[in-house]
Amino acid sequence: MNDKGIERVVTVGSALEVHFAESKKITFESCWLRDHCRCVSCYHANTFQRAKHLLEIPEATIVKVEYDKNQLIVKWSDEHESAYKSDFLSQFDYKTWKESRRLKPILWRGQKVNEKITKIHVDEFLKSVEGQRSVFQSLLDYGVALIEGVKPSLEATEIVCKALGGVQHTIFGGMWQFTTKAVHADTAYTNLPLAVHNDNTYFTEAAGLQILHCIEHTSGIGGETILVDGFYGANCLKEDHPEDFEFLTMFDVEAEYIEEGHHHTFAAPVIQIDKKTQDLKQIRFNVYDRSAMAFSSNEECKLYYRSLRNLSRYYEDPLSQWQFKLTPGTVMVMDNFRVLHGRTGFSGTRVLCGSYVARSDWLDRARSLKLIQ
Ligand SMILES: C[N+](C)(C)CCCC[C@H](N)C(=O)O
Ligand SMILES: O=C(O)CCC(=O)C(=O)O
Repeated sequence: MNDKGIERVVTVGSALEVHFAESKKITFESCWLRDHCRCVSCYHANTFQRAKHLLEIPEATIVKVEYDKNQLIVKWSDEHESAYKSDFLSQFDYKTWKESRRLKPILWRGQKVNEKITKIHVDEFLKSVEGQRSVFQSLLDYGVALIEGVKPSLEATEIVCKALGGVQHTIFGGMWQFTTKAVHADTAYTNLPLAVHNDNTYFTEAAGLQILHCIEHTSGIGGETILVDGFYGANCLKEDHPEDFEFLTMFDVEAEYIEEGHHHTFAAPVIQIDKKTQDLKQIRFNVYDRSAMAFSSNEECKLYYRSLRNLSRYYEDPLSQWQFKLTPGTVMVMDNFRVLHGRTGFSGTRVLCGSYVARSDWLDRARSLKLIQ
């Protein structure tokens, strides 16, 4: 039943060294053990919450240890007793634990990703767990998924947005619909070409997903969608220009959004790295929404331009990009923390609808579907 059972427990200073089968050894400090006591007075098992404030947890010492294959029992100097299942303890091997928290994006370059991503009929997505798993897995792997057979309306698209984690409200609204009518002070509301970018660089937390459904394009041409893997470009920069990569992970680039009654601004590194794993975490790249900035030195100013231009070259390379025409019925979903999107200029009447989904909300769906930890 328990193949990682406890074999031996050794006291080492204030810690317990727990030896499991298969030569696995984990050291638990007594402060950790006391904090992770799962008895009814220490833990609300029904809400998965700790029952005690950190300051209430006594700094007691371990006076006695008992164990068998399946559990460890600790008796404390204040007469409290804690029991830990071996399955519970064995997940806290730091390396395994850290590894289990990593998202493992599959980097892509150019249009070939078209053959890899999930393209699924809306009914399968909405009605089956397998369908949902396939869409979220594609978002985790490639940062893109296509949902087909959706009625070209805001209402039908909203159902898809809700199933992706829920509509995120911003200054643009919840569900939005946009054409060339300038209802917001942003070039998305024109027919101009837009080079690939991430949205919301001016928010403290950029949207997690962006969902776009072209519900009409008549009497005109152009308006093709361009996608590029922001992580792939960042990795190329790291290899070819390590100094520029380093700068973009450290330097806070300021971005802004200004319209009547609104002024958003936020400054953050363009390339965000996970502190523990050094994995790429987020790209915040938008050449248009950069604020006018002052620099601490000429050197810093020159590095800003050099590194952003060098990163841009990967993103603008046609071989890195996947360009295609979105047509009514196909809902495109993309990870705004990773994939950059743009469009070619267009003529005619082109109407898009969609919404944002907060990252926390779509990862919640992916976690509930057991795709991530
Ligand atoms: C998607 N929607 C049309 C609603 C808004 C577009 C906002 C685009 C903006 N420049 C940004 O990067 O955030
Ligand atoms: O019009 C499009 O296809 C995309 C618009 C866009 O880039 C945006 O809304 O951020």
